[in-house]
Amino acid sequence: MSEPIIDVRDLHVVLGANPVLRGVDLTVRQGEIVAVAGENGTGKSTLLRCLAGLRPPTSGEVSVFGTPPSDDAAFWRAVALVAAEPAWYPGLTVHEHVELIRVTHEPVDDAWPDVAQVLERCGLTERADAVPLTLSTGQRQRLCLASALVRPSRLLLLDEPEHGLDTAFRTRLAGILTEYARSGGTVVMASHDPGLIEATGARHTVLSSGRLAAGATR
Ligand SMILES: Nc1ncnc2c1ncn2[C@@H]1O[C@H](COP(=O)(O)OP(=O)(O)OP(=O)(O)O)[C@@H](O)[C@H]1O
Repeated sequence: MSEPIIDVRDLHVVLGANPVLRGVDLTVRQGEIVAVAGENGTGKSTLLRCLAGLRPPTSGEVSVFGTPPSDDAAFWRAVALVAAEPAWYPGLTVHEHVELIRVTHEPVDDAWPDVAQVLERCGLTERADAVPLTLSTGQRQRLCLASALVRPSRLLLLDEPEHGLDTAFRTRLAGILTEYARSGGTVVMASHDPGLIEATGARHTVLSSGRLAAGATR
């Protein structure tokens, strides 16, 4: 069996005086989609930040691609994170934001989707010439997703990717994620949407009392 993309052992994170993660174990292999559910404040974002190298463990081990995640350019070339909304550059349109990301990453091959195709997949064609701050909440979330999908990556870390999205686009997103995994990518997402989790065929886990357990299959 292949080496895991993500290997988390006995991860503890204390924030302030709050023991948020209390012995999380997680192994994720290439091509898997793993969904982390759980009530507000149980530590899903904290876990994703640990996987992204943005939050150091209090104790325990986190390995991504065989080494502790490091917040450097080489790591971020392989990892695309969709979490808190980024600061948009006010002078660039939707199309220009996505294009900027595409031109600064090496395209994998000629078959790699171009900016227009990614905007189409993310339902942003009609808003391509708008500036992000004039978009709706859901449209800005689509732009976050488009920015992650226009560039090559091996691992997608998504914190509540359903944020602001309508039902139809959540269904489309499930298809996008399934295709990403089928082509060899790996996805870990925190989500409050059982429909999205089910539609992606994700391995469903639940974070509760600082630990990760298998989620109920519906
Ligand atoms: N910098 C911090 N200092 C102290 N406590 C923090 C800090 N950041 C987060 N927390 C606490 O850690 C806990 C986990 O937060 P986290 O954002 O990881 O939860 P979550 O499961 O992603 O929640 P939600 O579903 O609401 O997004 C919460 O109780 C939160 O208040």
